Amino acid sequence: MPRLRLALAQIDPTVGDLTGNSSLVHGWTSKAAGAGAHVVAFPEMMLTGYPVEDLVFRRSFVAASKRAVDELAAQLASDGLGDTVVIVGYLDADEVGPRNALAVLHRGTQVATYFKHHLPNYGVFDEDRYFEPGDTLTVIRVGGVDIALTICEDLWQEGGPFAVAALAQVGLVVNINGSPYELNKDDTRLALVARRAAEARSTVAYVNTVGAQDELVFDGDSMVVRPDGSLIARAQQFAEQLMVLDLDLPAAAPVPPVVAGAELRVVNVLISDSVVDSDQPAPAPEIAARVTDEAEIWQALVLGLRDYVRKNGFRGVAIALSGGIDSAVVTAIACDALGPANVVAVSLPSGHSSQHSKDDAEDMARRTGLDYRVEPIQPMVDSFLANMALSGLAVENLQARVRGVIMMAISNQEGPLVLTTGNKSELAVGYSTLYGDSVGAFNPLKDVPKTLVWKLARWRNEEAERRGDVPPIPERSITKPPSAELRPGQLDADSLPDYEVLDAILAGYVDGDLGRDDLVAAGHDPAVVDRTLRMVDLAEYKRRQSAPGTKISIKAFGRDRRLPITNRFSN
Ligand SMILES: Nc1ncnc2c1ncn2[C@@H]1O[C@H](COP(=O)(O)OP(=O)(O)OC[C@H]2O[C@@H]([n+]3cccc(C(=O)O)c3)[C@H](O)[C@@H]2O)[C@@H](O)[C@H]1O
Ligand SMILES: Nc1ncnc2c1ncn2[C@@H]1O[C@H](COP(=O)(O)OP(=O)(O)OP(=O)(O)O)[C@@H](O)[C@H]1O
Ligand SMILES: NC(=O)CC[C@H](N)C(=O)O
Repeated sequence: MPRLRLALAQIDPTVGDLTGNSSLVHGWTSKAAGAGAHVVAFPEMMLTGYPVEDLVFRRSFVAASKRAVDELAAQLASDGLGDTVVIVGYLDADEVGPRNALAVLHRGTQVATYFKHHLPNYGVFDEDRYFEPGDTLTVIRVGGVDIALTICEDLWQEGGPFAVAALAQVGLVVNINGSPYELNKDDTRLALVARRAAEARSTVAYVNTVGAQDELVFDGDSMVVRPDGSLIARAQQFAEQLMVLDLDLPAAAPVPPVVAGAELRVVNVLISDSVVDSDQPAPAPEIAARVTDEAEIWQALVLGLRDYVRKNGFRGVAIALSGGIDSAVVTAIACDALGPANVVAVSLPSGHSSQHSKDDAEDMARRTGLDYRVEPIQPMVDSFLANMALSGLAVENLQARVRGVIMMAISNQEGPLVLTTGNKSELAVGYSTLYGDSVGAFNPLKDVPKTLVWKLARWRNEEAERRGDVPPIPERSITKPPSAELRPGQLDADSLPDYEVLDAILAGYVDGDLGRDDLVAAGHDPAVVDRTLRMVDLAEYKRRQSAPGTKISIKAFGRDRRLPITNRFSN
């Protein structure tokens, strides 16, 4: 049985940075070659980053992507890395149209190509808008083993390339991915890889991107699964990693079997019938342990923020820190993502701010060591009111807007990106001030319901205690009743249902697309359902103007849920 040393490079590309991404592939190929790997596989659209959206329509971008493949192949060979077979995702186009493509590089040239067959067109994906599907399955022979090549969504469909791979009697299927994180998706993925391994009657090697691109965060979770469903290696989530392992795989027949009448035509490419074995065996493959839901989500939010800030050329962020739970959790995420020295937190007290709010903001600053300031807003609010006759809601919102102006002034003056703090529950019902507390470049809590905000706060503090660190979030910020403090004695509970009740209704209406009658049938109070649904529908205009934020759920506001603003239909 031939033994192949396979490397899976779970790494973090940047969309549009063809030069930077090529040099990442070069660097990690060099590590893989150093570890004696015969084959190294990189994620989907590695050279362009993923998803590239309408960049696909620019001919200059497609041409640059194709050029990057050729230049990378040549560079690898001239640097003595040409013998390592490199499998890498890129953007291609032929006479049929743009392709989500995979290149195989060997000894200075692109020796094989595969075009993604199944194009996802649901949720955040729009691949029917961008790509033409491939209709052939590429099988490369390396070291006497036949390896079928597939791309991401190909794994999610039955009866496609994996079924054809079984007919082609391959020993291994490599699947390269740009598969975004969602809570619990890792469980789905493992089951799916096992199903496809059974369908292909072959070992499956799954390599995923890690890192964030705008609202998507990719968790990695690369793995190798045997045809009987047994997991033999699994990378950790949310970290770059080169997984190298020795695989004993069935030898290919001297002549590839003829596959007729299948969904895809099989194209066989011979690269090598034997390979040079390394003197040293590869280290035993590791199966990274799974973490709790809270730990997983926290890592997703930290990486989502860090990559957004870093990839957009910023060093730090500024946060309006109220002493309440939302801004406290955003601040803790920012400190973990960027280090407290790169986090400016500003307490912006008004005449309605309670002493405990001011104290809790200061306490959080002390606990974390971030850059803390106090900017009282009352003089600015008063001078506005001295020049304009405002009352009621207009005055309440004016305070939030003065805070927004101050935060943007700090950003303009000193450079940090402003983070906004509205959680998913508030965004759902429009409980925020437009151009006020909703001001900002990025919102780490955009897809985090309020009840989960509290859970994450508790988890983060407990985690600090487990590590012997100071818990970053003041206990009182977690336990006190939420209040916008825009008028005396104001509580969220005056305007909104209890958050436990609200989040349960929102999970059904937003995440589950249930209608009013389904929600009432599920046991919710009809009057509360009606009020909540009305608030959600009316707030579409606010969401359409809201900052981007990391997706962690099956249905995040934004691309996952596209609704008209002008809309007279209600359930
Ligand atoms: N369909 C539509 N398309 C486009 N724009 C539309 C619109 N409908 C209203 N608008 C515009 O939106 C305005 C109303 O929105 P907005 O000005 O935000 O005001 P609004 O939503 O009426 O009030 C903000 C609410 O958020 C609460 N809140 C909760 C939590 C935190 C904070 C905080 O600030 O810290 C605030 C606050 O207590 C208040 O109840 C209208 O005056 C109109 O200009
Ligand atoms: N006194 C304040 N100083 C600084 N920022 C403030 C102040 N009051 C409100 N903000 C900003 O406005 C945001 C919205 O207020 P909101 O009350 O919804 O959130 P919170 O205070 O963080 O949490 P909670 O809703 O649980 O009280 C805050 O997260 C914060 O960024
Ligand atoms: N890039 C893709 O094809 C992703 C689609 C796939 N269903 C996933 O989320 O993993």
